[in-house]
Amino acid sequence: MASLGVRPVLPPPLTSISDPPPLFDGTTRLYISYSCPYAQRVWIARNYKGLQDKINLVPINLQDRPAWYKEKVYPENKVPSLEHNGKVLGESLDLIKYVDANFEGTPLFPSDPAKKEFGEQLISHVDTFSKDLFVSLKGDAVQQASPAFEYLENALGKFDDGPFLLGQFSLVDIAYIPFVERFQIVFAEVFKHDITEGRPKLATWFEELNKLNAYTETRVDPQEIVDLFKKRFLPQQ
Ligand SMILES: N[C@@H](CCC(=O)N[C@@H](CS)C(=O)NCC(=O)O)C(=O)O
Repeated sequence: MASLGVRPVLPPPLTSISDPPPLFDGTTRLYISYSCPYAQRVWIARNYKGLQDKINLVPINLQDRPAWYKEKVYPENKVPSLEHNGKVLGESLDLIKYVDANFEGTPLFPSDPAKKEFGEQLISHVDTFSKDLFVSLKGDAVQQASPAFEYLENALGKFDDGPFLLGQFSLVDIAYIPFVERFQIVFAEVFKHDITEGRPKLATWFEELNKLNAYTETRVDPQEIVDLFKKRFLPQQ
């Protein structure tokens, strides 16, 4: 299995017996779970923009959630959420755009109109894309997931000025990678199928993403992903 990126020392997840941080004291906090693909998106955006000192990570143990999280932080009781300027915002796709628009650092969305338009199109498709992948697990997974990976391979061919979905690394790669990463691992380990086979652009996309610390620092232990998928989505395996 692929090795994990070098991780900075990460804080331990807060549980039902943990006190809350000093909420609404002006600190910006990103509430995540280390294994959540939605939270991973915002975590990658925060890292890539170099906001490690501006946005504190607050990991939550979702299996043993502190009651104050729902009561005082985010009534939806999900991760990710972002505490910023006296408010708490949620929804990962909104949050990656919010972090890009409201914090310093390298812009994560191109200004070129053609790229912007294609980027919005890809972002509006990502929920369908990930749902199709999860649904494929109920049938002949390799065959049923193939159109989703072909979609990505074709999208990667749209701009040839870089290996990412809009040429340069952007919010769009961030929206897709947590899900593609998980299915790449599960397909390799469970179905002995390499999703990059016959998909050279997808292979290069992974290679290039794996050179970015902002992303590799957020990767989950592959074995944890396989175990979770087997338990939750593949009980027959
Ligand atoms: N649409 C949300 C989904 C967030 C989500 O479902 N997070 C999961 C963890 S991966 C969660 O917090 N689940 C807790 C629950 O549903 O009780 C987003 O994009 O942020």
